[in-house]
Amino acid sequence: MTGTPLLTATDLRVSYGAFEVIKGVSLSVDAGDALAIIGPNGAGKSTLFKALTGEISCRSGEVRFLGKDVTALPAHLRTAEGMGRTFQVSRVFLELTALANVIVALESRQRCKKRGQGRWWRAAPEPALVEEAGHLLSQLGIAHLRHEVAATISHGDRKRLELALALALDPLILMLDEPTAGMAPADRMHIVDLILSIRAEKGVAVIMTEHDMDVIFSISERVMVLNYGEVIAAGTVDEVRNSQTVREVYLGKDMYHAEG
Ligand SMILES: Nc1ncnc2c1ncn2[C@@H]1O[C@H](COP(=O)(O)OP(=O)(O)OP(=O)(O)O)[C@@H](O)[C@H]1O
Repeated sequence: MTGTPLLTATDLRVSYGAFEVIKGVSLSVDAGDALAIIGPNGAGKSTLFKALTGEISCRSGEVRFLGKDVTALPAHLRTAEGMGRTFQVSRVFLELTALANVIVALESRQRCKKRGQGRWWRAAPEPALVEEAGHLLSQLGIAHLRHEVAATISHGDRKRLELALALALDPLILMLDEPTAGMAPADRMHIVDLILSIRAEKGVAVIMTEHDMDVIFSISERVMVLNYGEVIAAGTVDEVRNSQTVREVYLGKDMYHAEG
């Protein structure tokens, strides 16, 4: 693709106190791209993800979305710009039904588009929003749960509901923090199919962190590997899969050479 990338990060540095966790990471995602950020435990994936979404601030560096500098924008304003996200630990409204959760997200999208004008509360949701919320739940295969309170639905279905909330905001990019964490293998593959169909249908770009290699290789076109807060490899799925550096980091140098 030519023109302005959807999302860029340039030389990001993030520290927790004196401990530098992200050490000058840059990346770029174009419209429709699918990028996975992987790396061993503690490599800095979640921290980088939070810096991209605006959940934590960077010590230095820059994040741009559609060319606009969003480095200083908090997470909710980045969401309003079109950066949809899900969390490693689900953040749906547990006391609301699945349908009401999606309606809240749709109402929030409406308020964003009206630049915050209008009431934040309503006596009853607009019928069009109720219909759209129902449609989103069907798209994610959880229409049968529309009247179930979120607290009572299974972990896997809650992950789907969270995806529905992210999609309700009509994002240009979906930022998925371990979308299959804690799921049974069969449920994981359902989420993979769902994300693939969302990408095919809506052309949404995806950036994700994930531990499950089958999920990563099924969804992503490009992979970036972090180790100790630095990018040690980046490229197509095949390039990364065949990288000796990456194998050594995952298997350990000794084991890699013993195997090889
Ligand atoms: N709030 C925090 N305060 C201090 N140190 C932190 C904090 N959060 C993470 N860290 C440290 O920063 C480093 C990177 O953590 P991060 O969670 O980003 O890694 P990760 O690659 O996502 O790990 P995992 O795969 O285990 O989720 C680790 O050494 C971690 O202990």
